[in-house]
Amino acid sequence: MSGRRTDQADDMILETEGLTIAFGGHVAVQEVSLKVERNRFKSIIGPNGAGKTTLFNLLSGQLRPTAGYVRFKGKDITPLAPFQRTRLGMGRSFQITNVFPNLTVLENVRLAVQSQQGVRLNWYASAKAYRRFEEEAKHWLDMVLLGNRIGVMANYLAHGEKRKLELAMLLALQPDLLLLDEPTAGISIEEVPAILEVIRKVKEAGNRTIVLIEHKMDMVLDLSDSIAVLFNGKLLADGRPEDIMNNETVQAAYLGGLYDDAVASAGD
Ligand SMILES: Nc1ncnc2c1ncn2[C@@H]1O[C@H](COP(=O)(O)OP(=O)(O)OP(=O)(O)O)[C@@H](O)[C@H]1O
Repeated sequence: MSGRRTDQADDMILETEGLTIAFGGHVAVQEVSLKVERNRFKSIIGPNGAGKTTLFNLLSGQLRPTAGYVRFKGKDITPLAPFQRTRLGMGRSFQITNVFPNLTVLENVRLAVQSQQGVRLNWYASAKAYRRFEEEAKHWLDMVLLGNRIGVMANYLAHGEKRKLELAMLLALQPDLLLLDEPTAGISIEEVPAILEVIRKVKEAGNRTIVLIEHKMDMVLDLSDSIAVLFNGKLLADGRPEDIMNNETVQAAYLGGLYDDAVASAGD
């Protein structure tokens, strides 16, 4: 025996308990209790309107829950603002891209590097420090396969390239937990493999926890250690990909009655 005690609670970087939010009379996320293991890859799937993005907003602090709590690295972060969660090591991407359009690719990431190191844009910063920030920015750009586009104005990038740039900026902040909301949303089919490759590289580096919202099931099955299924705001199932695929309730939700019933009742 190694003598090393593996405390299960320590292995959970993120936990929610009874997480609930209602918008008026509509409960968008209902009593969701979820655990995310450190340095593992979890996907969240579910039909349109199931509550996936709302759940992310609760995790990252854009929304406050009506009930329940969120724990990150063992600490109750439910009352914390998004920027406080970022400081604790949580990074979030959005469905829409968020880059500075009139700066070059390299400048966008350099600013993220400086921000991570607590250094403001400063014209008097030493050339040496600048080079160091740029070298680090290039490292993240190589990781997202944009190393050949560093001098291009972000505005001129294709949509898929902007998503990769956004990912590089997120990585430059060195979060322990990455929340990726549909990184392939709005990108062309030809660009999907590159995004998948980037995410796989981040996963294979092995030192980050990733939670992914994604509709592309082949991508989800390819990457995930576990999959959580949301349906009508509730957690329908959470488990290994093969178990989720064979789960009859999940199959029914996607393929049959549950989904049709929900769509019908949404129109009431
Ligand atoms: N700010 C809000 N005010 C009112 N209702 C909202 C708000 N945000 C989300 N909703 C509702 O909550 C439900 C869940 O929406 P959410 O965007 O989380 O679903 P989703 O699973 O991410 O869907 P998609 O896959 O289409 O992105 C929907 O019925 C949506 O209309």
